[in-house]
Amino acid sequence: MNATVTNAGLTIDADFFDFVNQELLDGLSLSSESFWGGLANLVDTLSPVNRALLAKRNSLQAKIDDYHRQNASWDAKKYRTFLESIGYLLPPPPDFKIVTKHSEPEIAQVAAPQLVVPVNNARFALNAANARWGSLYDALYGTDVISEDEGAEKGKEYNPVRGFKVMAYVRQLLDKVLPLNAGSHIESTHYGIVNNRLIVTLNDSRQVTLADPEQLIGYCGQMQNPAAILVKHHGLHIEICIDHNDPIGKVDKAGIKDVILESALTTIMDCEDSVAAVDAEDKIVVYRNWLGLNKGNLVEEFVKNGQPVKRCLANDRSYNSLDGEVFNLSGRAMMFVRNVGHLMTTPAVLDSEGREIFEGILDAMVTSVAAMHDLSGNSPYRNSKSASINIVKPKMHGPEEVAFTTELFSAVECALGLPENTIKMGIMDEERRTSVNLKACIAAARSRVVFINTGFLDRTGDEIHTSMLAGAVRPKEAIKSQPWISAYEHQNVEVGLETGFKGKAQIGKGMWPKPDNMAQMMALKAAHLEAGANTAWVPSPTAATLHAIHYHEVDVQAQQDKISRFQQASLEDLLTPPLSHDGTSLSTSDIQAELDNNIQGILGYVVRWINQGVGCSKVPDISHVGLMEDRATLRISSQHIANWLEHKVCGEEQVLATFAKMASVVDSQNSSDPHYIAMCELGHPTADSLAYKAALALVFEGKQQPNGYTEPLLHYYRRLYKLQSN
Ligand SMILES: CC(=O)SCCNC(=O)CCNC(=O)[C@H](O)C(C)(C)COP(=O)(O)OP(=O)(O)OC[C@H]1O[C@@H](n2cnc3c(N)ncnc32)[C@H](O)[C@@H]1OP(=O)(O)O
Ligand SMILES: O=CC(=O)O
Ligand SMILES: [Mg+2]
Repeated sequence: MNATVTNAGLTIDADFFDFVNQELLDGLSLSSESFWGGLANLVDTLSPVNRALLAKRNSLQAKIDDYHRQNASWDAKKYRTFLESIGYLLPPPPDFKIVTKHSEPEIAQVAAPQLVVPVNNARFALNAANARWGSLYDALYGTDVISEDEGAEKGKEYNPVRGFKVMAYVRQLLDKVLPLNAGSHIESTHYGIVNNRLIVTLNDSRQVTLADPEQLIGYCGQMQNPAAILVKHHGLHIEICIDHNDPIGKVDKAGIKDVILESALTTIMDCEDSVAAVDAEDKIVVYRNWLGLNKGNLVEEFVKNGQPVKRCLANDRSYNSLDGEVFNLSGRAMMFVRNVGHLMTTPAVLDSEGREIFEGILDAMVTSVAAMHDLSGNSPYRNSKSASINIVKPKMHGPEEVAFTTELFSAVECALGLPENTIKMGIMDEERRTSVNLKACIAAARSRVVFINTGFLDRTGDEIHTSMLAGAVRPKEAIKSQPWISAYEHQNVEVGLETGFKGKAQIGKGMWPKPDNMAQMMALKAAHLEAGANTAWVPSPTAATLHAIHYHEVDVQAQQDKISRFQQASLEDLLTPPLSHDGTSLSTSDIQAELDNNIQGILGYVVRWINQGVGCSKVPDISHVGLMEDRATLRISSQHIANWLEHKVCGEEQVLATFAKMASVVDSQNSSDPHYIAMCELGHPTADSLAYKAALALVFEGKQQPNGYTEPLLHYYRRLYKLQSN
């Protein structure tokens, strides 16, 4: 154990103590005594409640397991009655509307992409904060949205054929989003502003203007020959950048060198599933970056393509309005912070009895204090425009746990002298007990809720774990097309609209998990908005810029009006697990392919988690598609195999043999990483690879893991790894 300090009855890691006193509190009027005394008080009063909530999770799961042991065949009515009898399924509360005051404009008013990023990676986190604005030309040129056919390969040098395809794509988009009163942007040869109107000159010298002149908001440079034209559609800004001397601009008839889209209006700085933080040392990195984002002084220096880069937060963007005033638009996404859930404890601080304190309590306190620098004006930038701290709380099980988070946030406000409801809550709808009681969950946070989001990845893991003894689940891909998931997705939107989210809070949809498959994302992700969501998650700034196009294509507010008239999603579907007991039979090769795929994903993710402390990785599946893997996707894969072992769809020997085979595949996939530590020697897993052992444990001990979570085993093996390598 590292050196410790005792304060307010807590035993605190000495480096963490110094971090709080010297960095976190520096510049705030909050004293060290108030901080540690406040934390000790939170720990004293809230830990017993937290413990009881976890015990209740276990007790409900044990009752559900017993039910399945005693009821081999599926009886929907009986099952529902049983869930009601044990208090898993609760009566919905009377109708109500949320009363959240002062939501951020980016949350309440404009529908737009939401980017998520592991906050412990400063390079990525800064990039994410700056991802409010993204080059559409770069996003298209660099991804498969533009095909490589007909000489349009990406290659190493700039390929003008590809460049022309990009320009054509963008001109067509401009026609949809900024239609002209005659002709097309495809024919444009000049853009200028005359008498406060956008004048577009076409190939045949005709001068036309916007069909809706109100879309023109401002410009940079000279009105007649602007360097940038700022327009707005569906609440999102678009900047058309013009420079006839630029290498790209000079080959464009109208000199357009780029089109910049307002992209990730919000971003989630993640302390949770995309992060590996197992001790005080790791937590300091997480908290320090979040602090730097709030103080505005986070800087990261690195070398990219042989060039040194110094990355910091982007400045606001400045424009001239049509009546000659200079005005600014925020240069950065509005940052949420995602705390960890109620399950884990941290060795950074021990309570008066020497027990690790709950990590969620520490996160709530420290991330709020860091955000007070933003509220106090200690940063040259401003994150919250409504004097709020926006915290996403994951993995809550049912309304009691949401009420507990409300109590926690309220206690933190009290400890820090913040007005009530300063801390807003984003509720991840990602556990089954939350989905089936969603209205009651929202009611438990009605004064501070600012989003509900279908975290379908964790939700799938919980779906498998909860019904572990009910029968064998379908293959992973098939689980996604079963009735439970569409009932879940529909219900989330319907309950959000019914409880008054429109114009106040976000109804969000889940992550696009294939970071390199942008063409597919463009084909599929508009569906989230058509389903009534006003935001959806993307894994990268490039994906945010591309997904922003969907918000121009779909009028989300009109869509939400239509949806509130839809029928209620079926509770029966929501409660029906995706089992294959209806006679679906899998061939031996189907089973092996499923195991290969899951185990490759597990190993590819876990090896970097345990040996390198990387919490989110791109790992190829067996069809060589790079998938975003985090703890939630690991939860699915490990629970899936645990379920198949339980129901003898596959045997232990087969799973072990597949692990051994896939370990060397994963080693070879990582061979170009100089920091990679192989799991195999001479093609066989070594007895001392902790990463390999962790991966096996996640599957073979998967049935016993609380709610199928992966954190306890990942933390255990990572701490062991750190101990051994020190
Ligand atoms: C179920 C859930 O909880 S989902 C929420 C958790 N998941 C996430 O947060 C996903 C976050 N995304 C990521 O971590 C990454 O995109 C990964 C791991 C999926 C892929 O990472 P990589 O393989 O390194 O990406 P790739 O090589 O394609 O791109 C790296 C570049 O994109 C940037 N980038 C990639 N993802 C992000 C991101 N989420 N935010 C900001 N920048 C990002 C990097 O900064 C880097 O650019 P730089 O060199 O200028 O710094
Ligand atoms: O947190 C997101 C999820 O899908 O899980
Ligand atoms: Mg999740």
